[in-house]
Amino acid sequence: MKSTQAFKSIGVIGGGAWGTALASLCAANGIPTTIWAREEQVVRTINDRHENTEYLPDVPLPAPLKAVGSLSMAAENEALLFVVPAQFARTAFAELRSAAGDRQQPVALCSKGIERDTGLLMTEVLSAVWPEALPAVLSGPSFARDVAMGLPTAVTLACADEELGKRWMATIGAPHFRPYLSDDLTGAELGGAVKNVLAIAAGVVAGQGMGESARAALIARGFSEFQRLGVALGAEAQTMAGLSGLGDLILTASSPQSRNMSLGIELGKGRSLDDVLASRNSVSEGVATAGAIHALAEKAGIDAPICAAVAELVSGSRNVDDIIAALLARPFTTEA
Ligand SMILES: NC(=O)C1=CN([C@@H]2O[C@H](COP(=O)(O)OP(=O)(O)OC[C@H]3O[C@@H](n4cnc5c(N)ncnc54)[C@H](O)[C@@H]3O)[C@@H](O)[C@H]2O)C=CC1
Ligand SMILES: O=C(CO)COP(=O)(O)O
Repeated sequence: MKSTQAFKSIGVIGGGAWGTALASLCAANGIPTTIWAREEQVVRTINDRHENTEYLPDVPLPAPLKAVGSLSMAAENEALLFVVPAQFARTAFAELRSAAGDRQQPVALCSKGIERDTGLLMTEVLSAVWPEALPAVLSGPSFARDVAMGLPTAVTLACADEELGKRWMATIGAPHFRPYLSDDLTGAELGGAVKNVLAIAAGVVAGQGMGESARAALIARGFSEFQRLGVALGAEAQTMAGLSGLGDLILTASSPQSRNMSLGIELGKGRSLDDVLASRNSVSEGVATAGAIHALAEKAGIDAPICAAVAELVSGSRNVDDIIAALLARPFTTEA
């Protein structure tokens, strides 16, 4: 059987924790890899110390990994991993498109969020801004630090073109990083986006000291909401129950290592959102995605009370106590 070729070179667009972990995987696979980072300090420490001191400190990176401060320079590679937070994706796609010209460049979308102002998924923003790009979606339960430390992880790799999907698997796959192929891009990206919103809710439950039973109930009811919503928006139920859906929901709604869950914990303890956001440099995608997903659910006529509650909480329109009281006062109903 013919073995599929990895890409000859990779550009990673985004020098946060996840971009760095993915770049490390590609470089460790022997693929010439260049990562674009906005911050000069990130570029410098990756090149000089083989470490991203800002976003992934104390994790050694492969020496051949090269960092650049020019996005168009990173774009000059055969294929791109896109890891810029969702709210800044549109601007970055536009820059990439002008760098690519007419080239049909493979782009794997690895960010987990929905554009707040338009309600568009990352594949939809990409096709609006850069229609020539060939999209794939990489999503699943995978903390950047775990992946970069070589701990075992498995993710969904969704691509409409199976051959292209296999090239991505050959590029990033490793014994400790196992991609599973799918053709359901919508399902893979919706799972990754919605689980962040539910992880904030799980954090609030923890921060309020409501107990493990309450957190388990939230995950199960959240999953039911998640699946209804996903299917209504064009995802396959099987994808929502897979690595990029339930798998990532379990991870992020169970571990304070998740930035979304830890943000929810702080909100549950009574800290203000502004205060929590001001104290960290990392992104918590669920904050911006909550309102977008709530609007999409309303438009589709889907009952999504947990996402609605998180949207209210982060918009500041209701406080934690009122939101929890309202959720617990909902009428008893059937489970399905
Ligand atoms: N950290 C993780 O374990 C994982 C993260 N992801 C996703 O990857 C994406 C990136 O997250 P991380 O790498 O964790 O980021 P991070 O939280 O480590 O760092 C923040 C990133 O946002 C960038 N940023 C801030 N303001 C910006 C602007 N105005 N324009 C462009 N970029 C800006 C920073 O340069 C930095 O790269 C997110 O969508 C996240 O959900 C997905 C899987 C795992
Ligand atoms: O998506 C992630 C793990 O799969 C990371 O989650 P957080 O962004 O909440 O840290």
